[in-house]
Amino acid sequence: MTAVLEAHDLAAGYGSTVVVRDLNLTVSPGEVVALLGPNGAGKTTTLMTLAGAQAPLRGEVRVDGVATTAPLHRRARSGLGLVTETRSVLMTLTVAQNLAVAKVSKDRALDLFPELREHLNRRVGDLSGGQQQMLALARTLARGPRVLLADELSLGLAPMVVDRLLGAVRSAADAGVAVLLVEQHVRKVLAVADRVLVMQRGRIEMSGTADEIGSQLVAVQQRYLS
Ligand SMILES: Nc1ncnc2c1ncn2[C@@H]1O[C@H](COP(=O)(O)OP(=O)(O)OP(=O)(O)O)[C@@H](O)[C@H]1O
Repeated sequence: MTAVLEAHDLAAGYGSTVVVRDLNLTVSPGEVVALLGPNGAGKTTTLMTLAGAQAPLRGEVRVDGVATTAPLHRRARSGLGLVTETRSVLMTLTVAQNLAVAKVSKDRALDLFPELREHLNRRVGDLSGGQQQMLALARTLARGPRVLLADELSLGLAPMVVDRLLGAVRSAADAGVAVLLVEQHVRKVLAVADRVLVMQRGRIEMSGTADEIGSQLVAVQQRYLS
């Protein structure tokens, strides 16, 4: 299947500092690709460059096989969804107002996360971190993206909430979304991923199916993730 999103010999970083180099990856409809690596490996930089939030230093980002330099807001309009650890929801508005401002269908968002229904009229700042992140993910998925980039969306959340969020991500992929997921919860992410890329010091050092990586998890963790 043709990749929706592709990095081709990509280098990324800040000013003259190259943080990510020689990056080649593809994400196709229906698959969850997990990007793992220790702190500072370059995972967020990779995601932000793929999203168009920062320009590559070298190489190309391709969408549907065509190189793009479009900024994030234009990529978002053409089907790219981005969810980050910062839960970019509007804290002073209610859940319903957040959905309205984002112009997404309330019904669709509640189909994804029915547990938000009883909080529709509550101020988002008064919700738990997990509820806020469900809202952020509901809002993004309710737009019907073709690609979802998720950066540590479960950071600091309770295990049950993490399962819920990652389950929703898996369901989105099963419905055809191409997903690239950065996560710290290695075991949980292996349970929902199809393929895994392990990044260290800005390079992909290892890749395989989730089963392959899972079968040598202790060694992978010792070598790359500790
Ligand atoms: N705005 C910035 N300006 C300069 N350097 C940055 C900036 N953001 C990140 N870096 C550096 O780029 C490198 C990679 O950071 P990045 O956040 O991409 O890694 P990461 O794998 O996502 O790590 P973490 O899990 O800690 O978020 C780090 O050395 C970091 O200090």
